[in-house]
Order: sequence, then structure tokens, then C-alpha cells
Amino acid sequence: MTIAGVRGVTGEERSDFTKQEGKRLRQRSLSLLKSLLHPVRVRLYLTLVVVVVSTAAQVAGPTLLALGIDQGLSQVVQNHNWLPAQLIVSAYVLTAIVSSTMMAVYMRSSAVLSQTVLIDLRERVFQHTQNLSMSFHENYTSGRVIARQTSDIETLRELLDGGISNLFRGILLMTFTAGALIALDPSSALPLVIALIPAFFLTRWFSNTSKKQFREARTFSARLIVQFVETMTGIRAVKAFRREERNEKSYALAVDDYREANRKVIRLFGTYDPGLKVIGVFTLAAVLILGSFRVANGAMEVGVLLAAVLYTRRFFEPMEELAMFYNSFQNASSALEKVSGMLEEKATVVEPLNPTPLVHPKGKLDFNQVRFGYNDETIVLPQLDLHIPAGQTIALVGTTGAGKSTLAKLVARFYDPSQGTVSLDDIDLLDLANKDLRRAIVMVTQESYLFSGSVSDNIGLGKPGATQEEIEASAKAVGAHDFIMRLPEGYDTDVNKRGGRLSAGQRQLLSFARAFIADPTVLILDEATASLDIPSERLVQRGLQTLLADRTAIIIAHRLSTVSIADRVLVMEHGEIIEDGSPEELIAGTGKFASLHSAWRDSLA
Ligand SMILES: Nc1ncnc2c1ncn2[C@@H]1O[C@H](COP(=O)(O)OP(=O)(O)OP(=O)(O)O)[C@@H](O)[C@H]1O
Repeated sequence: MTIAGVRGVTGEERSDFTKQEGKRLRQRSLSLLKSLLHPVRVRLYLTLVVVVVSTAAQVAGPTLLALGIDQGLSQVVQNHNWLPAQLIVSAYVLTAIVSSTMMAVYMRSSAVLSQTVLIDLRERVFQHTQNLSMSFHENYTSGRVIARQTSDIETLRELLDGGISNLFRGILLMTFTAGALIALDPSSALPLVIALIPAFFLTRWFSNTSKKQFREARTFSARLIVQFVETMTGIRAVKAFRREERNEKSYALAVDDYREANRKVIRLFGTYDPGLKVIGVFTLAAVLILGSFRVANGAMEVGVLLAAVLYTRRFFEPMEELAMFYNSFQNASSALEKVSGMLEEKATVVEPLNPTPLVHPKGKLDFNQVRFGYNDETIVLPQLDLHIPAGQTIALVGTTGAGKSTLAKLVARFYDPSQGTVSLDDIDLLDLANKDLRRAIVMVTQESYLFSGSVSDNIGLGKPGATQEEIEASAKAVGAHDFIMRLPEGYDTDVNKRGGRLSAGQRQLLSFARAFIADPTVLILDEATASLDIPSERLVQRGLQTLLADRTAIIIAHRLSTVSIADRVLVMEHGEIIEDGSPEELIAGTGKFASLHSAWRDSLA
């Protein structure tokens, strides 16, 4: 199997990776980690020095104790010479002070490190996700994006805040302790060296088995978030279709999966942790028994035995801690795999390196032999040729799924055609800078999305830096001013607060005002299907007319009343334009639009 199965977010939900894939995932996580650590490397090295000094000072303790007992004490007893004892005690105190001061510096420094890295990562994930093309967002659910930004980064925070420093300090402490023991009395180190063999195999077993379980746990935790987010964002549909019970059941199943994955992880710990303890206890017993014999034979001094016992105990102390932090380490490495996968995703719609300037756009739009499909299997637009002169208002009608929104998305460059070109004023959209494209072409979608903030903020989005006068003028132009003034705080009303809640028609008017203030050359409007009452519809209709004046417009018309304000109507079916003409021409004809229109007229009568 190749590594293509784990490129980007592909294979994210799997936990059965081949060796090759696992290696690729590790490399990807590592290179992300490296790139995060690179800007803080100086602090990182300093922190490493500090922790090495602190641990060395800490490990010196038992050796000094042995010296104190065997040398210092005997000098006091035999020669009444207090000096060696005093020197050793002073050195002991000094190492304790150095060790704790350095530890304090280390704690602070590692906290700064972890915070800096996390802020960097959070920003990267946010920016990257935001910049990814629509094709990514339409396939990767928002719940999974949220899981990456929240629970995965939170897991990394746990590791960086506590785990990694303990992990590193633990490894150092073990290495130094073993080194000190070997230097002090190599024979006492022998049981320790032997104990390392079962400890190694136990750890390897734990590492291999737990990796899979941790991956599973992360996948299930992301699934929980996805379910939660989907239910809450679609809460209206949930209520309308009485989906609560079914959702509860499927949520309970997801919770069960998550619990099961965690149970497996905990069970592994239940073997690993006591296993290590048993090895530790046997080693300590061996050191003590062997040492006692040697002390009895006069081959070893009591102080050295005490130090050897202390070192052996200390050697296993961090090992247990390591097992604990291995948890957060494994958890974090599978989180890192997923985050690095998302960061590996590339935007499919990219800005050109040398864009063609667009100085005074006129609004001439051309589709030249455009072929497009969201994936290789299904082609939505087989071959589209469409020429729209500047300033024309087009109404796009057709059966659902005909490809109307797809056509609009290509004009807004949410996607690029697989073949052919879409051009504005004879410049291929691929050659336009993002800022020129966004200024020239604005798409008002059906959802009329409002961001948190005031009514003014929401209209002002269309033109960064717009004055209050401009905002009000655009609201007046599209007929939104009157209802805004009736809101509790007028233009300052928070659209997400009670009282600031707006109706579908009002939202639509606000998005018209937003588009009006942006003053684009080309306006694409996916008209809301929500049926408005007659006065609201009139209001929206009037707003629409003002909005459309003097620009090229493509309206995906769901209301046939809208069609009357268009210069030209296009009827689409299966990705092709089957009728093209003025509303009058088409109504007078015998085609699909004529029958649609007469049915609509009959329904009004
Ligand atoms: N993100 C997507 N990924 C894959 N296929 C898609 C995607 N969006 C739309 N399609 C498919 O493309 C075809 C055209 O969809 P499109 O949304 O353009 O139709 P439409 O004419 O706008 O329909 P409606 O009037 O219902 O909005 C449909 O068959 C649809 O299933």
C-alpha cells in the first residue's frame, strides 16, 4: 500500500495504518513540531540547559549523602574533625538550592515555550482552514474542523503544559540517576541494568498497543463533536422533523464507542503501570540484598548502600510518571497527526503569482467551453458556453440540481473549471488577484449569513472602512432603513441578541445593503426560496431593483416574479442551457419557461 492513503485529511478516521503509512504520519507530525519549535529554538536550548543543571544538582544528593555518612561522619567519630562533614552538608544545601532555583526557571520557561507554540499553532490552523477552498469545506464537516481547533489543540496543550516537561525531566532524571549509580558503585547498578530488559519489552508492548487505541479514542471524540455541532447547527430541522430521539440514540452510540476506546486505553495502563512497579520492587530488593551481603563482608560501606537504594528507587519513580505521561504523549501525537494532516491540505483555488491588474472592471462575463464536476465521477456542467455583456441582468431558472448554483460558484471562483475558462472583461478569473476578484464580484447567498455584531457592522462588511453615512445610505437604497430604525437600538442593535433577531426577509435586505455598499461590478444572487409575505416580497423586490441597477447580475431566481426584472432568462437543465432569451420572448414561446410561467400565472389567479 502506498502513502497516498494518509495524505492530508485522507484516512483520518482510520486506525489501521501500515508501517509505511505510520512512518509517513510520524514524519509529518515531526516536521510540524519542528516548524513550531524553530522560532523559539533559543529559548528551547536555554530551557534544556536549565533542566539539565537542575536534574544534575538533584541527582548529586544521594552521592553527597553517601559521602557524608562514610567520610564526613567517620572523620567526626574518629578524629573529631567536623570540616569534611560541614563541607559536604554545605554542598548538599547548595545543590538543593541550585536544583530548586533552576527548577523554578525551568517551569516558567517551559510554560512560555508551550504557550508560544500553541498560539502559533492555533493561528496557523485558523488561517489555514479559513484559506482552504470551498471544495474542502463542503466535504470536511465543520464539526471536524472544530474538533481540530478545540479538542486536538487542547490535547497538545496538555502535553506541552505538563506532559512534555515531565517526560523530558523524567528521562533525564533516569539517565543521570543510572549514571551516578554506576559511578558510585557499578555492582549495585547491575540489577538495574538487568531490570531494564523486561522494562524495555513491557514499554514496547504498551507503546505499540496503545497507539492504535489512542488514535481510535481521538477519532471517536471527533465524531462526538461532529454529531453535536451538526445537531446544534441544524436544530431547527431537528425540531421540525422530531429527530431528537433518533439523535439521542446515535449520540449515545457514539458516546459508547468513545467510552469503549477509553476503556481499552485504561486497561492497558492497568497492566503497564503495575508491571513497572513489580519490576521496580524486585530490583530494589535485589540491590538491598546484594548490598547487605557486601556490607556484612566489609566490601561496601553503609553510606554507599543507602545511596544505591535511594538511586534505585529514584530511577523507577520517573518511570511510573513516564507511563502516566505516555498517555498524554500518545494522545497528543495522534492529535498532531490529524492537525498536521489538515495543515497539509492545499487550497485548490489558488491566487496567481503574477496577477493581471483589473483597473476599471466593466462586468463582461464569459464562459468558454467550461466543463466542471465536483469530482471525477460526475460532471455537473458538461460544456458551457455563455456570454454576458456588461450590465446585463440574467435570471437563471431550472429544475433543482440543474447546476445553477454551480454556475454561480464558478463565477465567484469558489471552484475552478476542470476545462475551459471563466473570464471577466476577457481576463481569465485564474489570473486575477483575490482582492480584485472579491471587489469586482460579490455573491449574495441564500443563507444571508449575519456575523455577531451590530447591524452597522454587518452592512459595513461589504466595504471595509465604510462611514456610518455610507452604511445608512446603502440601507436606505435597498429599503432596509425603516425596519432598522424600528429595532431596539437602530443600527447599533446586536443581531444576535434578543430583540435584534431578524426575519428571513429582513436578513435578505441586510445582505442586499451589504452587497450595495460593496458596489461590485458583478453581482450574483442566490435568491432565497423562503416565501415572504406580499408586503415583504414587494420590499425585497424593490431593494433588489436598486441593487441590480448599473451592474452585471446573475440571479438564481426561485420566484418567477423576480424574472420580470431581468433582461435575459436562462433556463438550465442537466448542466446545459436549454433556453435563452428575454422574459417576453420566452413567455411568448412554447418552451419550458413558457409552461412554467403559465403554471405560475394560474396559481396566482
Ligand atoms: N459540493 C458538492 N459536491 C458534490 N456534488 C455537488 C456539490 N454541490 C452540488 N453538487 C451536485 O451538483 C449538481 C448541481 O447542483 P447545483 O447546486 O448547482 O444545482 P442547482 O441547480 O443550483 O439546484 P437548486 O435549485 O436545488 O439549488 C447536483 O447534482 C448536486 O448533487
